[in-house]
Amino acid sequence: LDIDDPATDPFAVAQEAAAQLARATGVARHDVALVLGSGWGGAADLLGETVAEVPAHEITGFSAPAVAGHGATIRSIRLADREEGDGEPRHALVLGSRTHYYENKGVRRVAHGVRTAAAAGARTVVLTNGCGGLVPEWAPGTPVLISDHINLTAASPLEGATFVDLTDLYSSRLRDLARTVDDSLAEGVYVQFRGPHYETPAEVRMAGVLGGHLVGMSTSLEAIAARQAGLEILGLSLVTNAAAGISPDPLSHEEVIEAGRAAGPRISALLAAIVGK
Ligand SMILES: Nc1nc2[nH]c(I)nc2c(=O)[nH]1
Repeated sequence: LDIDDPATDPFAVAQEAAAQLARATGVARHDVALVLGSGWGGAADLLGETVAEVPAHEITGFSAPAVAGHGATIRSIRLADREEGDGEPRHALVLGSRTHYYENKGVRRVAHGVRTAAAAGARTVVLTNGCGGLVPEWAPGTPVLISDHINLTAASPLEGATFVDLTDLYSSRLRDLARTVDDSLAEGVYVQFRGPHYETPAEVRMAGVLGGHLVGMSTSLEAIAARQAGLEILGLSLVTNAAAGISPDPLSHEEVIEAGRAAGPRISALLAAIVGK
């Protein structure tokens, strides 16, 4: 099935990908899916035992990694949240390879991971990302619950007359659950810009005027597709840098990577605790 052929049904591609993953991992159903963005990579190991790891590009509809070697796999993890004998263990599908809209591979490839997760049986998806913060108190390394998004890409993953409601898109139930793990968690509105360039200071000020607290280049299109697929969504951002103009220093990619790496253990433990709930 060719995901890039308009005549192909993207949900048929997701079904095929899910069937391939079931065969490749030996796990018939995955209960929760995670998309791990910048800085969140370490969470997978804390979730439980890796049952299988599959190169993403071997599964239909997934692209070879944009950054060679960077998160180019799909992992099946048996969650450590059940005592032995308490019925079936739950499995998490960890999508290490995310296609960003700025890669110009089309919205179908951006949405394919969450559609595949739904086809694999998941009821919940955790979308994580690295982003810029508009709140000066949110130092690099601060995790923030996404309460809602503003989609500035002018795009949608939905095709045709699919009028999907986006009320409570970032489940307040799951945000409350997250706060039982860490009641100090901040919340914010995530603004997706198309990228790949960072925002100008004027665009960051605009995002603030519009009611945004976080600026990024992912997540909102995936969340819309996840809602259409019937998934409950938890969104978590890692502030890896102050958005342009919020602090006098220019953005440096090295700082972004370093902040993500330094925050890794804490946010990975947080994510594992939330998923284990
Ligand atoms: N748009 C946007 N995306 C980002 N990703 C990361 I990591 N930091 C940023 C940022 O400051 N702006």
